[in-house]
Amino acid sequence: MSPEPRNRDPEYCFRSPLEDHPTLPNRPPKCPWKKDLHKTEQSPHGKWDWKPSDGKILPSILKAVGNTPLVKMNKIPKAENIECEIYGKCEFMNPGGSIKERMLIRCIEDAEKCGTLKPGMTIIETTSGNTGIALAWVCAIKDYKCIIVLPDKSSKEKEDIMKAFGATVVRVPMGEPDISENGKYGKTHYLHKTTPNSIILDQFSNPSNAVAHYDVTAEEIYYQCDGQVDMIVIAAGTGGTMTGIGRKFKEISPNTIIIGADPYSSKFAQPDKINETNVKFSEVEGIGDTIIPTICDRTNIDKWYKLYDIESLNVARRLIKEEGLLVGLSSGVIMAGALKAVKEYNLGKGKKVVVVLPDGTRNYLTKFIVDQWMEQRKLLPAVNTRNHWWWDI
Ligand SMILES: N[C@@H](CCSC[C@H](N)C(=O)O)C(=O)O
Repeated sequence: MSPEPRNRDPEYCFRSPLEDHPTLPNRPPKCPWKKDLHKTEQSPHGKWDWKPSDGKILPSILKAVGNTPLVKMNKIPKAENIECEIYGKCEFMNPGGSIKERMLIRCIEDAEKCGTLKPGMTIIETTSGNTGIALAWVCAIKDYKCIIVLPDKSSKEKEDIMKAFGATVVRVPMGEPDISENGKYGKTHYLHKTTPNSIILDQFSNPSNAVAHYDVTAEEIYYQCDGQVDMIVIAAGTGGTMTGIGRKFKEISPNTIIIGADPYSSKFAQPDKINETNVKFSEVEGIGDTIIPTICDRTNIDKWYKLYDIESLNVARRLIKEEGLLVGLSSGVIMAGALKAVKEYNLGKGKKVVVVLPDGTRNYLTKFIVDQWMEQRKLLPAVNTRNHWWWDI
C-alpha cells in the first residue's frame, strides 16, 4: 500500500537547533513531503521497524503501544439524528494513556540510532503533559533521566504520574513569554544548557513525531476501516498527528475529508479570521496554540471548526456517560467538531467517520468530570439541589 521508503540516513538525524538563546519552535520545516511525491519517487520518510503485538506475551510494556481499538459510537449519533457511522480511535487505551506514545518511542529510537541519545543521558522536554507522561514512562523503562517542564495550566494528575515514573517536574507559570527565563521554552533551554549530558527531543520540531503517525497511526485507521474512511477528525497541539495522518491519507485515500477541530483562543484554524474571538483562555489541555510548530502541516485539512469550552467539555462528558468512553478534555473538542462536520457535510448511511480521542479521564479526575468544577466555570448550570433559600439572591 505505502511506497517503499528511503533508508534513514544521517542527514535526516534531528538535533534540536539550540542557539545561545531560546527560540520558538516555529521555524520553517525542512521536510520535502509534497502531496504527489509518493507517486513519483520514494517517500522522504524512513521506514520504522514497528511490529504490532501478536497478542502473546510482550517483552516489555513498550510493545503494548498502538493498535488501539476503533469503537463504534451508538447513542450520541442516534440522539443527534446522525445516520453515518462514527468511530472513536481510543488513544487513551495506550498503556501510558495517550496518543503520544508511538511518536515518543519513535523520537527516542531515532535519536538512539543517530547517536544523539546515549545511555545515561538526561532528556528534557516541555509538554502540556501527555508527551511528558510518555517520556517519563519510556525513560523509566529504558533508564534515562528525565526533566519535564510543565505549564501550571496542566493538571496535577499528569504531574503526579510523571513523578511516579521518576521524572523531575518543573512547573512554569502561564502568561510568561514562552522564551523568557520562566517561559516553557526558555526554562527548557536553560535546563539543557545547565544539565550536563542532556538532550531535548523537541516534539514541536522533531520530524520523528509526525512520521510515527504517518507510518503507524494512519495505517492502523485505514486497516481498521477496511480502507473506507470518509472523514477523519483531529486536532493539533504539536501538529504531529495532524501532519502524519493528513499526509498519509492524502496519499492512500485522497477522498477522505480531513477535519481540524480547534478550541477558541488557539490560532491553528484556517482561514485565520475564524480564530478571531474575545476568548483568551481554554480549559482544554494538550491541543491549541498561538504559534504554528515547525512540524505542523495544515495543508491537508479540508475544513476547520472552532469550539467553545462549554460545548466541548459537555460533549466530553457525553462521551463518558452515553458511550462509556473514558476520554479527556481534548476528545470533547474533537467530537464536538465531528458532530458539526458530519451535519454540515451531510454524511449519510454507510459513511465512516473516525474521531481521534487523544487521552483519557485519568488525567482530569479533578476537572471536567466534577459537576462543581464545571458549575464554577459556568460550563454547566448550577442547580440548587439542596434547596438553599439564598440561592437566587
Ligand atoms: N500549546 C499547548 C499544547 C502543546 S502540544 C503538546 C502535547 N500535547 C503534549 O502532550 O506535550 C500547550 O503548551 O499547552
